[in-house]
Amino acid sequence: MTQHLTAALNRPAVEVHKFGGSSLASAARFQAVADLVQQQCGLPWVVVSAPGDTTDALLALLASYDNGDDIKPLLAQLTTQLQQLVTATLSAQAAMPVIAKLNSWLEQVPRWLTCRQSNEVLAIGELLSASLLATLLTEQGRPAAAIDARDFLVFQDTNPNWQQSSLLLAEITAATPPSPLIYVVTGYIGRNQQGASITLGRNGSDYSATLLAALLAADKVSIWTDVKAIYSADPRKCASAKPYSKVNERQACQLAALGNPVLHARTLAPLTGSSTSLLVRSALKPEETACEVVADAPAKAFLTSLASVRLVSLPGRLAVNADTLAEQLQSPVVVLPQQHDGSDDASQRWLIPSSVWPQAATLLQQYGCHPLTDTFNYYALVWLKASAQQQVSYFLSQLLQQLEVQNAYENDQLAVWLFKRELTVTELNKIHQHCVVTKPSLHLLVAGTGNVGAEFLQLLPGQIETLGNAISIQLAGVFNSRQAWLGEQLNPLQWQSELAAANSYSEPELLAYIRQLPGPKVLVDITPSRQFARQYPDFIAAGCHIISANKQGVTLPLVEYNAIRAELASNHLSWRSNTTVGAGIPVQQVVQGLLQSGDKIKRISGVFSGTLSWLLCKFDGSQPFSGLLAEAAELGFTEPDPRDDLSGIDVQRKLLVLARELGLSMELEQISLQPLMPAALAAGSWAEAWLQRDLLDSMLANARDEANTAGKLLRYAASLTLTDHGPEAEVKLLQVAPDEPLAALAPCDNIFVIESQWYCANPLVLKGPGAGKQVTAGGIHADLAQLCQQLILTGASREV
Ligand SMILES: NC(=O)C1=CN([C@@H]2O[C@H](COP(=O)(O)OP(=O)(O)OC[C@H]3O[C@@H](n4cnc5c(N)ncnc54)[C@H](O)[C@@H]3O)[C@@H](O)[C@H]2O)C=CC1
Ligand SMILES: N[C@@H](CC=O)C(=O)O
Repeated sequence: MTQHLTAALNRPAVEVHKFGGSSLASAARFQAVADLVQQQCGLPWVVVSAPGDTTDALLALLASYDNGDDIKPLLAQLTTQLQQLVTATLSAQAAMPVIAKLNSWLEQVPRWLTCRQSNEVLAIGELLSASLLATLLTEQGRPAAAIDARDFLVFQDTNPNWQQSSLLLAEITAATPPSPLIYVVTGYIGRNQQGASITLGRNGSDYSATLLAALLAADKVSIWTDVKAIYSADPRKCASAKPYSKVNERQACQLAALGNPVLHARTLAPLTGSSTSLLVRSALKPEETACEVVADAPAKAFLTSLASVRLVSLPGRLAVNADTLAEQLQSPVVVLPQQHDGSDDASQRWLIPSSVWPQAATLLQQYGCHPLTDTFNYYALVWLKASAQQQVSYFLSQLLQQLEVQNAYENDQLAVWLFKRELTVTELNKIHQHCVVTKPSLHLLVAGTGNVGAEFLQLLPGQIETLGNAISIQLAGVFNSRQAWLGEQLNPLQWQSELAAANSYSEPELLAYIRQLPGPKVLVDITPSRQFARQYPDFIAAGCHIISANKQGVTLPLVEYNAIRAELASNHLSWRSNTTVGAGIPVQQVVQGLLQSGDKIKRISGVFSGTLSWLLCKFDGSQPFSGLLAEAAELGFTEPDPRDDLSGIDVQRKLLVLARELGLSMELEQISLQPLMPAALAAGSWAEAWLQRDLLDSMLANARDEANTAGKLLRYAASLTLTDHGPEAEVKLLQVAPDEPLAALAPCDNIFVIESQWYCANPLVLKGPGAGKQVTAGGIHADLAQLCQQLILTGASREV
């Protein structure tokens, strides 16, 4: 006993590594697997599946033979394909013996088919993989031997004969030459007590690997596959599927029994009660951390589906159970939870894949059971719950009804829903959102794709990634005044081409679409449109938080502005508009911070127009003012209609935003305004006004000459002063001395001078670029990030 223990303690770690077909689909993949194997410590045992889709090709060959077709073309095609794989993987010399073996197996196919030895045919893929990988490793200086699992893996009925298999394996290892060898073992195949080849079912190589691990008392089995983890749902269909780093054994077994392709149904059985750990790892990204299947991991939520199943009703007492039938069919047999419909029904209901239904019916009859079957082929969706507390919510049941669920079965561990059609990716994602996603998520709708909107969308993928660990931001719509690209999980990288190809839309259509989106949603308004801002109440009623870069909404007449605020309050939604003043400069946040901290703001003044700041800083008389204006528009500094800047209205609006931020019930008209353009330019379109730019040029030239004569500089300034008689607000052109704070501005800078009870003798000053598409788009993202933070903290989005 002591000797045995010491031997066990001294032995190097024994690890089994299983590589599936996708990891062995090409010469490059074989090379990558050989590299991976060589990086493993000690002498790894390797179990291999057939290369790529070879098993499918062999199954097609069998089907073709059964149909009475000529198999020669298929066989010739497969022969060429596999020969090419060998020659692309190995040197010419090393390839020769492997090709010879391959040819000898393939030449026997017609005979095996005639003798109905289909498992001999199916074994060819794994035999080739083992031989090819062992030869490649040997060629690279790591001696390896291919082992045909049928030489040791013996089954009695459907169970492994442990004693015989163990003895045979010991004989093989004892017969190895003195030099250390890596063993490459065929997955998927074994033999029965009579010596005939058998196969272990789809993904059976996983099972081969754990059987081998049990025979070797291995420390670890790694299932190398094309995904890095066991996911909450199929990651190819559910963009928000979560990779789990630990999955408990019970759920892994349940998933496998449900036919989930990540693990073969019987994979875990050989490891039950052993200390061997089981890992799922990505052969494509080996640097990624593995997912471990452990006995005591907390349960997680999963969504898995079965396409085309029969619903079978059976008596309560049966001579066979579902597990036995599943083993015999090598297919999942799902026992449905009892429906609590008040009936005294003692029968049980099972789901059986339609593909094996004829065999299942025959077997059941042999057990004396004559089930009642629904003749429909259902699509089944199964939700494994993370806890008994997880129940089908009101919203989920609404969604299931919309999707015309036919039957629903639920208990504390799982829920199963039957549909008459396969669900689409979008529908699956919606259900996943309700069942699995615990990370908050937010549907994003972007209105306006001009200067700033395009920049916002350009920055969006980076932000989705940056915030992605804490919240899932899903782009659900991009629209402008002409077209709308709508849909869930839109790829922001494709917005330009998709929007260009999208249809026009009506407001009711847009609102109906938004209304049906689940969970929290945000509308980002990057339009300059007053008419659009007036629709905010409708968007809010459809469930949207609002982020505005558009100043129109925050400066609507008080009646409308207050109505929007009331609508937001009653829907528990928020409105952020930090970029409406100072673009990316966080002025409103600072003002709010001061107010919340108990300070009393007395005056806010400064230069609030980036466009006019840029123009007046640059205006040295070397070119007419209008020439500079054209340049500013080109740089994205101006409003879509530059008269919004020149008229001073843009600054007037900003001052109103700040006044309302301070809690003042002010209207735009209460702010006195001195425009920076002649009144004649106000009429007609901007194109028409542009024809009269001489008037603008001469007005600005005169103003500049006057300031020069006084030794001063021109600045377009705004101020809001809280006096004992009420607020006084004005926007006007100022002449400032070169040593005054407003003079020391870089072109485009804004400056906000905040005087308060605490910032009195020395005011608080915020300064920096106050216009431009990049800083504005960045500012909108800052608003979005803060909204996300709010959703994360309140867990609002989990309430769905
Ligand atoms: N450029 C800047 O530095 C700053 C701009 N802003 C604001 O950002 C907003 C956008 O400015 P730009 O991108 O320069 O404008 P833009 O004229 O380049 O683009 C406007 C976009 O809004 C769309 N649009 C107009 N009316 C619409 C409606 N009713 N429904 C849907 N879409 C509509 C247009 O189709 C276009 O895609 C403006 O409100 C502006 O005041 C705010 C802060 C700074
Ligand atoms: N035109 C505006 C842009 C930002 O609001 C400005 O110049 O400040």
